[in-house]
Amino acid sequence: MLYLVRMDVKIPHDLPADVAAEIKAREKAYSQQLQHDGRWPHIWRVVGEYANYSVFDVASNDELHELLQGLPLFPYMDIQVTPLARHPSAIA
Ligand SMILES: O=C(O)CC1=CCC(=O)O1
Repeated sequence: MLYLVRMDVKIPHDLPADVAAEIKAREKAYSQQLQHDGRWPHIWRVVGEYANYSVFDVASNDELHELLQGLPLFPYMDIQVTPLARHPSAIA
């Protein structure tokens, strides 16, 4: 199942810079692991915003929820999830 996910990152200004940097490093490693195993096939920066659009390819709503909850930046993000279905005009 495919899901379009928008993540808006809102790190509090009073979070110490070293703490923020450590969380971002863990976020990158977590994301890249899921990209390598195929469950996070796309991640794109939204131009001019601290946000991304991502596509997840997972087996269920529950699996997606587990993955999103495991994001180190999860406490500092607003997340919108759009489930995707095959378009009848799609050729691939
Ligand atoms: O910077 C972001 O958009 C948040 C994020 C998600 C995965 C990642 O590596 O950074």
